Amino acid sequence: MASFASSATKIYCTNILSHDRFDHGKDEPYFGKVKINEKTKKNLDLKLVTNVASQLPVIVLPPDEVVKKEKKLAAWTSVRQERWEGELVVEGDLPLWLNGTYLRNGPGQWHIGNYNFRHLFDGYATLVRLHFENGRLIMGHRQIESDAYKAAKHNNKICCREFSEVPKPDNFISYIGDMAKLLSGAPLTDNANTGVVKLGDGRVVCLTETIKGSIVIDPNTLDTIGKFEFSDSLGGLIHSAHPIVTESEFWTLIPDLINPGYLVVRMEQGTNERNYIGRVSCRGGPAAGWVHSFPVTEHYIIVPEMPLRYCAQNLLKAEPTPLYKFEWHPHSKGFMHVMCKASGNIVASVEVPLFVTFHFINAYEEKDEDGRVSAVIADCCEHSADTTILDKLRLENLRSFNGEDVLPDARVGRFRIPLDGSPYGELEAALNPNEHGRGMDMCSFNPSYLGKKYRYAYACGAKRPCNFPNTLTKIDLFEKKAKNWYDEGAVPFEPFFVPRPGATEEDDGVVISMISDKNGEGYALILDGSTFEEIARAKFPYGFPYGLHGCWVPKK
Ligand SMILES: CC(=O)/C=C/C=C(C)/C=C/C1=C(C)CCCC1(C)C
Ligand SMILES: CC(/C=C/C=O)=C\C=C\C=O
Ligand SMILES: [Fe+2]
Repeated sequence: MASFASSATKIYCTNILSHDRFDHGKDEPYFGKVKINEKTKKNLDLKLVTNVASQLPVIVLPPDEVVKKEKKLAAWTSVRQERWEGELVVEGDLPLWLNGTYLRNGPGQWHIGNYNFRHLFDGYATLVRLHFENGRLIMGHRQIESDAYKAAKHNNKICCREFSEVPKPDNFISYIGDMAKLLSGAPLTDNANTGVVKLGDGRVVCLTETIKGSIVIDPNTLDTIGKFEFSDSLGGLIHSAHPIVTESEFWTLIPDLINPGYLVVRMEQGTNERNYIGRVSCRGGPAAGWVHSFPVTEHYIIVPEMPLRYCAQNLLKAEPTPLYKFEWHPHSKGFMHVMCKASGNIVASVEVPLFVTFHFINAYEEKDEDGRVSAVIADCCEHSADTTILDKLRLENLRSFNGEDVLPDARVGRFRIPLDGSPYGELEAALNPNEHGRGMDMCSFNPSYLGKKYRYAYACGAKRPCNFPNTLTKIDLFEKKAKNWYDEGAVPFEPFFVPRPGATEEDDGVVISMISDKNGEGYALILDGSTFEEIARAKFPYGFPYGLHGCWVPKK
């Protein structure tokens, strides 16, 4: 708890109830070691709440009448203020072994000045920290100080190309200039709003799909430390938003937008240098397929070639197209490639049924009766080969649920990729999708089972009618059953599994999620990983915008 270190004597909680943003100056810190000037104190209606021996601030909840007015889901509303930190009141009992910090990232500010962004993925990154220590829960949140965010605030307009938003050129000359710069990647965003990972050497990095959007943060203070600079000369403008990160390595895919394919690269932990392992050339289409994520097994990297492909023309457009920077090429087919981690050789490349996925869950090697690896199994959250999910994630759609069931069907898509040279792979639902209401995304599993045969996955599912996944679901891939958690009218965020230290059962641990509830508020929710019953919850000072992905930083 470095942010509370040393001798804070007065701890304040802010109680800002409007959507005013609070930009505190460098000389005017307002949390941690608290030093707040009189003017700020007056403006913010600050309340001195505690001066406890442990130096932990206690939350001051907004008055009831304000809460009652705020009925809309916070999930799709910009975060209320730049930052906040305080202790939450826990209902239930947090396990005493749960010592560490859950960090989660996501797009939390969807406007600049009077301009409102259009797509969920456009928002400026909001990092949230849930710090668990001896049964207590301290929360913090803070905006990531990316160049894109700082420039937008400074100029009161979008200055970088985001997922769908593009800066409006001042005139034709500057438009031509921007186009010319695009090849260098200069106008691309570094708004690291997708995920956050802990590297083996302890550094914590926030990520998006642009390589320049790899930003190192301090997990205690949520300070933006600076860019994660790759020291190699591999280049590339974009990479997968979901690298595979273990204590010793970091794997990622760099799509080749000129000569369609993917570079498979590996970075040893403790370095900033990616090493080239191999290359997969695309088998179909005019461009590489979108690789938001990819799975690995113990010995192989699986490279998906999705028929939803990057599109150079759409990249250059000023207005979003129906599929944003992508295009659907069903005639180009879908493929799955398997590369040996050690040699970089491709050991299988098969055509598979058309598919649409953001998130692979896990993969493992299947052995025949002689113990030889005969196939690779790869699971993903598969959106029924239907690209309309991208449009459903427009904020206008998310904010306008009218009781109609408009969420496209999704399933746990299980690929079987034979390693015997057969040209085709299979794709089938791993369990009946009705088990989880035909909604399926934002998944996690026990990280000790990375690349190995596993039984349980946690994800967001659906209770219909809905316009967005609205349940938490525990999937049993052996029994082909799901157990679901639901709070009417609420939107739960990615359920993140944290194993109990020393556990021997795969589901022995807890699942952490954040909930945006129907009253416009929210709470942290801790479920037992095995029973999937609630263990504890803790109300937030206000509701939070939708989060994407998180990571666990255990106490040292
Ligand atoms: C939040 C999320 O899941 C995905 C974010 C994706 C982003 C920000 C993608 C940005 C891109 C550009 C700014 C230009 C190049 C293409 C692409 C990677 C889509
Ligand atoms: C939130 C989401 C899909 C939900 C639909 O079922 C996808 C997020 C993708 C990026 O991380
Ligand atoms: Fe993602």
